[in-house]
Amino acid sequence: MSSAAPTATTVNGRRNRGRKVAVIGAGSWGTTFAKVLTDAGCDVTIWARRPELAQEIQVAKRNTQYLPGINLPKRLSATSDLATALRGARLVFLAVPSQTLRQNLLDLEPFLDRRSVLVSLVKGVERSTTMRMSEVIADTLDLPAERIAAVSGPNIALEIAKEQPTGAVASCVDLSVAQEIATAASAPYFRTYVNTDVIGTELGGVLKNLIALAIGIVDGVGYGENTKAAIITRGLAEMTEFAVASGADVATLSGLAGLGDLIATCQSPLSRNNTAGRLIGQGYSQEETKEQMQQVAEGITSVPPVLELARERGIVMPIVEQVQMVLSGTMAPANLGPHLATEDDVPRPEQRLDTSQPGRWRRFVNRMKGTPA
Ligand SMILES: NC(=O)C1=CN([C@@H]2O[C@H](COP(=O)(O)OP(=O)(O)OC[C@H]3O[C@@H](n4cnc5c(N)ncnc54)[C@H](O)[C@@H]3O)[C@@H](O)[C@H]2O)C=CC1
Ligand SMILES: O=C(CO)COP(=O)(O)O
Repeated sequence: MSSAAPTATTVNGRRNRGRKVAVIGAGSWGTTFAKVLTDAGCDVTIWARRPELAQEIQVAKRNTQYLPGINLPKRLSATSDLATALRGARLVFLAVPSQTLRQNLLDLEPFLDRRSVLVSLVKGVERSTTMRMSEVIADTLDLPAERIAAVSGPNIALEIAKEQPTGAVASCVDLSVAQEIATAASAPYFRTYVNTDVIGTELGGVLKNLIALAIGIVDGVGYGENTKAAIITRGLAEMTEFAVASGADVATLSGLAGLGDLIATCQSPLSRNNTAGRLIGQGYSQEETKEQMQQVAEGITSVPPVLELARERGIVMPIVEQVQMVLSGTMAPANLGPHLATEDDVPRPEQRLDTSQPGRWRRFVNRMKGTPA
């Protein structure tokens, strides 16, 4: 009798045999992503800043602070030594807070392989420079665009750590590099697609956090589903307009890294941005909220630089502006909503996409279908 046909998983496991990769940062996402890569067959070492956390992952195969109740794969290695983590790693996945990335890159630079590709898993903007993470990597390490990538999608860490299925997009200007990353990061419960739109992929992850803050705020106030649906829909329009003005492909914002992540983050009580918004909507100040949060809520830090860039690019972002006002205490949470209009406002068309170019729509549909790894 013939044996069962190979599954995508066994094929990937074979493709990834001997593929050495590093994950920098052992919070909830770094640890979860390290599990995905290990379950995909890669040889993974995760770097934790704190030796005691590295020790817990290495010995007990647990990360009790960030992923309570999750057993990590036996094959996953952990260290607090950067040189050990980076030795021989062609793919280096970065899962640290956006505001520390620059310093983390300077720390790891001496140990980086000359051929390594740096893959950002981070969903933030550097506040002092307004740079996206791929720009921070290029600026700090002076790498060509072919060695810089991003992975983003609807990826609530704890759900994935429990092996609940989902997907993401690996993005690099060099499609073959995006494919290499997607192969490394496709496990039985996690499928990674590819694109070459790094700007759109990164901005999807940054901007959905701001809309999730708005959703949390109105949830905290006690508003229901109509308000939230209107904010999500208009929020996607704001995200798309900003991203396209920044050089993104409109289709990326309708894919996993845009709409997909927006839905996950706005719906999930596990989302830290959603949770932070809810606390603010319930009347806690920004400082009190930050104190209560045990984990990174990137959206709070991203609001000012995104609004700065929006003004530079002539983009109006009413929902994000309102989030900023609520955060700074100049607007009551109950006043946040898509219903607000100023006296000089003229009614705006709801959708502005130009449907007069059929070729563009064919590309849009192809992108939506995606290119699985
Ligand atoms: N948790 C999630 O579901 C997802 C998170 N992300 C993104 O991943 C990035 C990392 O977030 P999480 O792992 O969720 O955060 P987290 O709050 O769970 O962990 C952050 C980690 O960074 C470490 N850290 C703090 N300061 C540091 C420094 N100076 N140098 C190095 N490490 C430092 C902390 O010790 C901790 O291990 C964020 O940009 C987040 O938006 C992306 C997708 C999913
Ligand atoms: O990026 C995420 C889901 O894709 C995680 O969102 P939070 O950072 O709000 O938890």
